[in-house]
This record gives sequence, structure tokens and C-alpha cells, in this order.
Amino acid sequence: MVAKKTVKAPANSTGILEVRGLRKAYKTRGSLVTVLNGVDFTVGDNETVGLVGSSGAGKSTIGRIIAGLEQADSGSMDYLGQELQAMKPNERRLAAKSIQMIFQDPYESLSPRMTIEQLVSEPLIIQKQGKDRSMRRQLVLEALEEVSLTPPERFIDRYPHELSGGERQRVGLARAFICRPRLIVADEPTSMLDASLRLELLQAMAQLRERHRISYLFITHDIALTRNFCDRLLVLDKGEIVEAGNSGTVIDHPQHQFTRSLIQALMDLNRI
Ligand SMILES: Nc1ncnc2c1ncn2[C@@H]1O[C@H](COP(=O)(O)OP(=O)(O)OP(=O)(O)O)[C@@H](O)[C@H]1O
Repeated sequence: MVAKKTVKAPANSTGILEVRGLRKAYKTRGSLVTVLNGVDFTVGDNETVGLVGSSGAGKSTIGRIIAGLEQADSGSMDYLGQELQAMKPNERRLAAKSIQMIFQDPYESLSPRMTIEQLVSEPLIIQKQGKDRSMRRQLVLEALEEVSLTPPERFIDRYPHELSGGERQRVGLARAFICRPRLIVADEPTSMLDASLRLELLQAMAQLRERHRISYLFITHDIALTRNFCDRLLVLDKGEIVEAGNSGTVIDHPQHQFTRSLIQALMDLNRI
């Protein structure tokens, strides 16, 4: 069992994830480029934490490292008392059951050759949950219902190309939800959706959080979106978190020059 070896009291009794000193550099054309330069933050239980920063700041890299899709060079990630960085691949796979990720592109993130049933049940198969196909189908129907793809029977046998962009993103959310995670890393899930679909997805995410006590790390370019959707906001600049706090407070009273420039850019955009 994974937990047995690594269990210790969580550093923050209400936190589920505590990230400390995360560093990552990529080798490109022979030279090493530092992307994350000692990133520190926490995500609380049932909390939605927004992560903003300029393009290329390293937001997705943080998300991928937490979801286990990439390895950090150093630092620690205490997740429910388990140190993710120190885990072997098979332990990490088990932990991954309760940390899931949803992605930006509703067209590329779902295989076009799989039905919605196959796509949403795939994590169950990987995690060896759901004893047979009919049980898995039932769990898929429930997950589709949870993300407001109703009636689920209308969606389950279709292919992604038969769905709208907003519906596909909710399929991605159902796929992330089906193993009942504690934490979902959402990497710009709304950026390719128009305003009304954006709202639908955020409502579906908020509903899941309310019903099932899920925390989100919500990565976005759109700092305005974080005001109501996120409890807390983290601002990433030059590989470090330069500001963190209640999202309304950070937006209304930014302390760091970089945060001010992000908000100014938003105001300039709204004036166009
Ligand atoms: N596999 C890789 N190899 C080399 N460089 C990479 C790799 N992945 C990311 N990078 C670089 O790391 C930096 C951070 O990338 P990342 O995708 O995390 O940024 P981001 O903040 O999510 O950007 P955006 O908002 O544009 O999506 C970028 O400069 C990117 O080019």
C-alpha cells in the first residue's frame, strides 16, 4: 500500500496539497532554461485556487507536475500526507486516482475514435475500478449526469465530433470526476469556449465541488474570471509565486507590480 510507507500528519491541517520549492528547467538546444524557480503554495480542502501569470510563465508545467504527467527537478509536494515527489511510478499512479486534470482544448483532448462511454470509463479501467462493463456503464451514466450532460443516455454512445465544444469539455470533466478525485487541476478549460459555454462549465465544476468536496487548481489567463470562481489567487511571475491571497483582494488591491500590470492589461482590453 502506498499510504502506509509515507503517511505523516499533513503540514497544513486544512490543506490537501502543500507545494514547496518546486523547481524545473528544460533543456532546449543544449542550454538549460529555468521555468520554475522555487514555487510555494497550498491548496485547501474543498478550495478553488486560481493560478494566473503571463504566457510561458510555467502555469501548465506546475499543473502537469502535480498531476504526475511530468517530474520536477526538486522540491516537495505533500498531498494528503504523502510526498508525491518521492513516489515510485506505480505509487504515483494510485495517487493519480485522486488527482485528475482537465485540459484546454476540447477538440484535441478526447480521442475521436472512442465513444463517450469508452472515454469516460477509461480512468476506471486504468484504476481497476468498476467490476464489469455494465457497472462501468452505470458509473459513466452517473458521471455524465453529474456534469449536466442530461439525459446521459443521449450522450453515452456518441463520438466526440458529435458534441459541441462545451459538451466535450464537460465530458473531460466527467472523465476527471469518475474516479472521485479530491483535487482537479483545470488547465485553462474555458479559454476555447464562448461566454455562455464558459459559464456552463464553471457551473458544472462548482456543482461538483459542492456535492463531492473537490478542490481545484484553476489555471487561467483570465484574471477577471477568478474573482467569483476562485477562493484564492496565486500570481506566477519569473518562475515564482509573487502574490497570493483572497482573489477579490488581490484583484482590487494588487501588491506586486506584475499583478498590477496583469490587471491593467485586462482594463485596457475592456476599454477596446
Ligand atoms: N517539454 C518542454 N521542453 C522545453 N521547454 C518547454 C517544455 N514544456 C514547456 N516548456 C517551456 O516552459 C515554459 C513554460 O511553459 P508552460 O506551458 O508551463 O507555460 P504557461 O504559463 O502554461 O503558458 P501559456 O499560458 O501560454 O499556456 C515555456 O517557455 C515553454 O516553452
